[in-house]
Amino acid sequence: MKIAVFAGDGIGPEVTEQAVRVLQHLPLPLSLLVGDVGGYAYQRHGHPLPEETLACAAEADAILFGAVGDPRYDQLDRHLRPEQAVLGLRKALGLFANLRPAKMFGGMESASALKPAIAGAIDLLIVRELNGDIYFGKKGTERTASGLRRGYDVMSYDESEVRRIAIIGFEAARKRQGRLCSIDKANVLETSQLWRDVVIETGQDYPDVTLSHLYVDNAAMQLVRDPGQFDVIVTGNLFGDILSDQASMCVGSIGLLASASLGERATEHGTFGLYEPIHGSAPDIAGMGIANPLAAILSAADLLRHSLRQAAAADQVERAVAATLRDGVLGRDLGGDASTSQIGDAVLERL
Ligand SMILES: NC(=O)C1=CN([C@@H]2O[C@H](COP(=O)(O)OP(=O)(O)OC[C@H]3O[C@@H](n4cnc5c(N)ncnc54)[C@H](O)[C@@H]3O)[C@@H](O)[C@H]2O)C=CC1
Ligand SMILES: CC(C)CC(=O)C(=O)O
Ligand SMILES: [Mg+2]
Repeated sequence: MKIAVFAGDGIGPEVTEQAVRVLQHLPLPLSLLVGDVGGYAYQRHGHPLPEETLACAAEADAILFGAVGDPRYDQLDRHLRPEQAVLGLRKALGLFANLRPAKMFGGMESASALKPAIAGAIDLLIVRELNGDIYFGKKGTERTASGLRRGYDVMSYDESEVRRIAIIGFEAARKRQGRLCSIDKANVLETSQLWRDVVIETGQDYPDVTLSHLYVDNAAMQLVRDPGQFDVIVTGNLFGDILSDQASMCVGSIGLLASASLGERATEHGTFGLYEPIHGSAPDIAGMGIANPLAAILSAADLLRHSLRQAAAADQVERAVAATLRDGVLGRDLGGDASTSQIGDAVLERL
């Protein structure tokens, strides 16, 4: 079972190190391949996603990804910016479905940005489309007739892209509490009207799933007002990106939210996927040893579950994370003072 480890920039290597320790602690025949991505790769190879890294991804059963982004490269041409590594991998590998669970761990109610009584009810899954939308449409800058600079990014979806992610949403809802909420902006956007129509059509094959729709502005409000109303959310790339960071604060911290990016490629061991925390490279705390590694560790658990069919090992890791939090081993993001490596130690002790 081959895992490609792409740690990246900022806190990426710090949190990935702890996730790798957890994987190596398990009695599984794992071999780890290492690849360069992001600003680190740009520095060494002149490109954020070098050919060697793509070759490494092709050889692996799954990718454990840290984070990319480095303010030193913010002025580079967009194609050379560190963030292109993660966007490029998602696209090149056909990873169109991004699963971002937000569940309240025991003991975290008071760390939530919400009142504990509201926070306690959260167990939702955001299914975010990952290969389309405004992130991948035509973009550019130009001069208007009057000489002003104008930037544009085209938002587009075709119905096959919407249908395949809608199916993922309905299937997930069917395995959970049977409720799917599709989030769009159909009152304004053509892409969203198509999105809504296709989700409704797809729903005809899922009479057992209760489908609802919200406009994204209302959804952002509802997520804070009553997150317990949501079971599975299905939404586009941009809205899913924003709403998942928001959901993270409902359950305590962005340092707790893992994600699985999946496509159609099957491997000998399961479904090929890329696993990463939902957070970025956090340059404001990089190198300080205070980043919360639990999102990265939970991403490793997702990897075990989806790509290696090691459900028992995944459960074991998730239980160790839950116990770490319940025992009050908390990083600064959750009001504690445990360092990145102390949190990793605590998870290993509980495994
Ligand atoms: N998948 C990826 O690689 C992503 C990359 N980025 C990139 O990361 C860079 C920084 O972006 P930001 O907007 O600042 O978002 P960010 O997610 O990196 O950080 C947002 C805030 O959350 C805190 N934070 C993030 N992860 C944490 C953790 N594990 N423990 C404790 N605190 C944590 C940070 O210190 C910061 O205050 C940018 O270059 C951005 O493009 C952003 C999101 C995803
Ligand atoms: C680097 C960004 C484009 C990605 C992002 O913010 C995310 O996937 O959460
Ligand atoms: Mg994001």
